[in-house]
Amino acid sequence: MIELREVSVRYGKNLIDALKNVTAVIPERSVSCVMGPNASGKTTLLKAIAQLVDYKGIIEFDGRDARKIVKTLRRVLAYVSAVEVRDLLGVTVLDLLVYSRYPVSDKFLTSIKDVEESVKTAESMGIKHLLRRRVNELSSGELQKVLIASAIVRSPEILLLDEPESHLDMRSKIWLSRFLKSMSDKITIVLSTHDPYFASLTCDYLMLLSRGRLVFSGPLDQLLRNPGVLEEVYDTPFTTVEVGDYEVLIPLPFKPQG
Ligand SMILES: Nc1ncnc2c1ncn2[C@@H]1O[C@H](COP(=O)(O)OP(=O)(O)OP(=O)(O)O)[C@@H](O)[C@H]1O
Repeated sequence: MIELREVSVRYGKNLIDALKNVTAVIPERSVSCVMGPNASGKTTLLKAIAQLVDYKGIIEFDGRDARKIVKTLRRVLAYVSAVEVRDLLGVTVLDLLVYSRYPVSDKFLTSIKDVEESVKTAESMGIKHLLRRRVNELSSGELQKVLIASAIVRSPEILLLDEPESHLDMRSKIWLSRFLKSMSDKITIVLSTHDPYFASLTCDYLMLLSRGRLVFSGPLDQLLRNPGVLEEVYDTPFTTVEVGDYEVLIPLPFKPQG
């Protein structure tokens, strides 16, 4: 369980309050989604959990203060952001996966096990054909999958994904949704997304940010029953529709009459 108490982040000279007094409990072994408009603080929230930005307040992992277990977190927590790695070196995908295992490699030395695990992960994620390709030559969608693989290959206990569905085509999005759900009995996953459809297919628990403040947190079902919360944040009407066995949230182009 990840607990945030009164977490605030203020950036540099501009004194921008990216997060303001966010208090939430993120359940373990589930998929949680952070949603909210542009600049509402989603990435900042993930970075605060990953201990990548300074924050006020308290973040605890199973009751332990994150600031006191930073070394442990480096081993058990993986943070993935496609936005921030565009300048990756010309290494191959296999190299990237093998290097990514560094924090969990036996005595921090690369072994045959690291290569085997990398190939196994690539296979399970349908990217084995990319192993010999250079990372900086991949398409955005291919890169997204490779980056998620570079986190999965470390067998993290906590996986933070910044907009993992961006750049993926519909088939890959649906695949990713199923894949993350299937991983969530072993891993605590927190992701940010702009896509309410993807969020409702994928997430058990949702957090909604508006200008750095948490305006909703709760199980998916609660948001499905009350899509008006999304309307308040996005100034756009939302509705819940049934799609096969699922209920999903979608924005409406116009306010319904009456
Ligand atoms: N390194 C930084 N220095 C200064 N301000 C920053 C920095 N990073 C983010 N911000 C500001 O903090 C606020 C929240 O940004 P953040 O990236 O967390 O939002 P977001 O919800 O992820 O946005 P988007 O959906 O557009 O990716 C924004 O106003 C942004 O301009």
